[in-house]
Formats: sequence, structure tokens, C-alpha cells
Amino acid sequence: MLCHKEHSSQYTAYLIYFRITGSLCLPQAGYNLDGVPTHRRAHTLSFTHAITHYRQFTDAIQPTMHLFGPGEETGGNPRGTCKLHTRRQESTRQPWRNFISSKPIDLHRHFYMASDNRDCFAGFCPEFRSFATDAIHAGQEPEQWSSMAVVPPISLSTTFKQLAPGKHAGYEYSRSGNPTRNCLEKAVAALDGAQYCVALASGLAASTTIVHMLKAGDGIVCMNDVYGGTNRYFKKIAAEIGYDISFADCTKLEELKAALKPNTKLLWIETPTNPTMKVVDIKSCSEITHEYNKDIVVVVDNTFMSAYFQRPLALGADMCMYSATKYMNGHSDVVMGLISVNRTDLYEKLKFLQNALGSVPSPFDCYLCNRGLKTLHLRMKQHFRNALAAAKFLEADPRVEKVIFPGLPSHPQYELMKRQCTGCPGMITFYIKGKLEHATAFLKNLKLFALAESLGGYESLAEHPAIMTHASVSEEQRMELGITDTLVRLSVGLEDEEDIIADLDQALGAAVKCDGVPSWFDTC
Ligand SMILES: N[C@@H](CC[Se]C[C@H](N)C(=O)O)C(=O)O
Repeated sequence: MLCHKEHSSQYTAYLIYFRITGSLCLPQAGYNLDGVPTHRRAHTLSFTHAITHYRQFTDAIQPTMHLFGPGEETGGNPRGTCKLHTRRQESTRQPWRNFISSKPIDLHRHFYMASDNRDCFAGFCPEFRSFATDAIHAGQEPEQWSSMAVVPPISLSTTFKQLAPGKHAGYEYSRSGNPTRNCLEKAVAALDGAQYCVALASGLAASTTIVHMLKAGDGIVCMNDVYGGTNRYFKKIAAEIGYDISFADCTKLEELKAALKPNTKLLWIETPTNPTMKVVDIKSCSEITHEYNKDIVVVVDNTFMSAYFQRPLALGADMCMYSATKYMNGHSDVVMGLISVNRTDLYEKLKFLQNALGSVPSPFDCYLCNRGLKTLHLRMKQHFRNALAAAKFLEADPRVEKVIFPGLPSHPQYELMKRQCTGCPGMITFYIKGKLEHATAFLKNLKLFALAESLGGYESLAEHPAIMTHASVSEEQRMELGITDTLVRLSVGLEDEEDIIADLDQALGAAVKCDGVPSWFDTC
């Protein structure tokens, strides 16, 4: 986007005109919204079109904001001058505010990244039909409440009055069924293209509830690279109870075939994997497993993808589970698990276990997660755009050894990703140059990104899997999987793209010298 001085005065004029008249006269002569010179006549748009164009116009200008520090307005620079930029105030309480406006970043490089990312969905599967409409309306019908509430009420009652013993209006006890939870479960089922969904108290509560369908001696085959808590549960608890647990790299279909045994009852896949971002072919794994024995239940942990980017049930899996703590809720204020299924027999087992084991979420958490779902489609699109920009920035940076992001052509399963998903979430894993000290220095110097476990919220997070989320995985297995001391995991949030990149840039600068030689050696 080219943004000349004239643009800002034109822009102000349009804005005033827009405010007064409710319509917008766009600059057909000069530059269009992509920064391409045009010589046609201006025209006036309808109110609705005016809003759309006003937004596009401000969106297009936005990447050039906040890029100049005090005294650095380069009035005549044809690549990036825009008087609209807002100067941030020095702040000690919000340290990230200071560095953002004080360091100009390479605007030329930034410009191309931003424009490329408009097309980041090219080649991926099309969006699921009516996804946004379902997120907003499925299970939310006002007619289900005598008050006709448009927003499902938070139903806190632990118990429900019965008309006669055993005769009730659908609810008897809040663990067994709750009206707010019911609304959430219906919405999630619709988003997963499923018939049913059950909500649990956490992602791990969902995992343990699923495994409780099996009996001691039954076999479970698990993808070798999974979330550390899943690995810990299978190895340190399920195996101790008497389940026969084996791990296989399901990206290699021959390894999966070899791992299936007569006692196998469950296949557990995670894709992309946490944290090394391997992509598993859900369709092929489901076909191979069901061909071996149609009764083996194929479970996909869809936490990283969310319902917006991947539908495991449509690809042949039997169960789609989530830590809804992550993208599905998306606001880092709820711990929850979800399981969606199409098979009635599986639903009945899960529904029984939900009540009998009792790991249910609170009605308030159900309300929050249901609310989070309403913007899932919007959030995920922006996560993808921001993460792609960050991944491209990191990949081009000499202080970074290797970037693993399934939305980059350099990812070994990029083609598979495009075949089975509608886009990529905000998860990036990368190896920083140097040693543990450099990874630590990078993480400690981040200002916008918080150093914290978890992912999928609107805020950017960074963490060190070997020390944090995957500390419970044995060192031997971590080394096998590539979870080394220099591996860093990012959950790219919804902040402004240029601020995200500026933070990564300055933290890398603090940790590693620019020419690729670790700066740690200079300072100690
Ligand atoms: N310390 C926790 C680990 C939480 Se990890 C949370 C999330 N799944 C992630 O990958 O970030 C523990 O369970 O030990």
C-alpha cells in the first residue's frame, strides 16, 4: 500500500464527508485502495458500500501507522509516509508501548508481507458453509426460553423441579444436563458438522472421559508427538491402569499400520502436533485404521485448528476433541474440553460418562465459551494472517535457525495442510540460533508477547516447550521429537501485525547478534 501525503488530506476530507452525509466519495483518481494509480472519476457510494470501503480504506492505511519514532516522519518518502500515524506515549506500565514507536522497521519488507497475506487462504479448502451463521445461531434460539432471551441465560441452578418422581422438563440435576451447557454443545456440534457434542471441565477431562470408554487390556495407539499432558496421561496413568499404550509417527502411514493390533480400540491423533507442528493425514489414517478394524475409534485432537480450520469428522474420524481453553473459547478465561461425534452409540457412552465421571464445566464457563464461539471465524482468519506474517519474518531472519509453520511452503506437509484444512492457526514453532541461553534471553526480552503456557487466545504468548508445556515428556522422547533447548513456541494473537513483528525483532536482537552469531558470547 502506497500512502502519500495527499492521501491523508484526502482521507480526512472523505471522513468528514462520510460523517456528515453517511456516504463516501472515494478517490478514483489518484490511488485506489491497493495503492495502484488510477485516473477515473470519483463516485459516491451508498451508505452500506461507504462503510465497507471506509473500512477497507482505513485497513489499507493501518499498516503504515506506528512505524516511526519521534522526529522520524519522513514526509517525502514515497514508500511509507502517512500523517495519520499516532504517536504512542512513553509508558512504564506498558513496556511494549515504548519500543513499538521508537524503532522503524523495514517498511519495504513489511509492505510486501502485508500485501501477500491478503491472499493467505489461496489453495486451502473453502470455508465450511454457513459457519458464521451457525456459530451465531445454532442452539441459541430465543424461543427455547419463556423470556425469549436472545443471549442464552447463565443457568446456575444445580437442580430442577420435577412434576412427578422421574418426570421433568428435560433437566434434573446440573451435572447430568444444564441449559447453558446445552446451548454451547449444540453450537459446537453444528460447527464440527456433528450430531452431538459433550462439554467437559478441561481438555484433559475430555481425554480421560474418552479413554474411560475402554477397559483394561485394550490397546491405544497414539501419535508420537502430542501435547505434553496427553503424553503424561497415557504414559504415567493409563499405562499404569492396564491400557496397552503404544506410540507411532502417524505421518508415516507404514508406522501406523505396524502399530495396529488385535486389541487396538483407539487411535489418538493430534494435527498439527504440539509443539513440532507435524501434520497428520486424517483421511488416510482413518481409512487405514477402519480397514484394519472398523470398530477402532479414531480420535482427533483438534485444539490447534479449531472447528473453523479443520473438520476431522468429515475426514473419517469418529471423534473430534478440543481443549476449548484455546481457540474455541479464544479469550484465555475458560478451562474447558469438548468432544463432537456423529455416532449415536458413541454419544450415548460419552453422555453417560460425562454424568457418571462428573468432569463438567460450570454454567458460567459454558456461557463464556459460547460467547467466544460467536467470533471464532473472525479471530481465526486474523490469527492466520498475523502468524503468516510473523512466520515469514522469522524465516527470513538470520538469527533464526528454522521455522515450522504449516502455512509456509517450506513446511514438509504444506500440500496436505491445504488439502485437509481451510487455513492455519496462529501457532509457530521455531529454533533460535545458539543454545538454551539464547532461547531464554529471547523469551525474557519479549514485551508484547507474554511468556506463558497455553495458546489460542487473542493475546500473543510465547513459551519454551522443553521447560514448560512438555516438561512431563521424557528427555529421551523430547530429543527424538526435536523438542530441544532452542525450540520456542509462539501463539500469535490478534494484535497489530507490525507490533507483533517489531516485538519478535527486538527480542531476537537482544538474544542473538544480527549476523547470526549469538550475542550471548559478546556479553559474558
Ligand atoms: N503445566 C501444565 C502444562 C500446561 Se500446557 C497447556 C497447553 N496444552 C499448551 O500446550 O500450552 C501441566 O499440565 O503440567
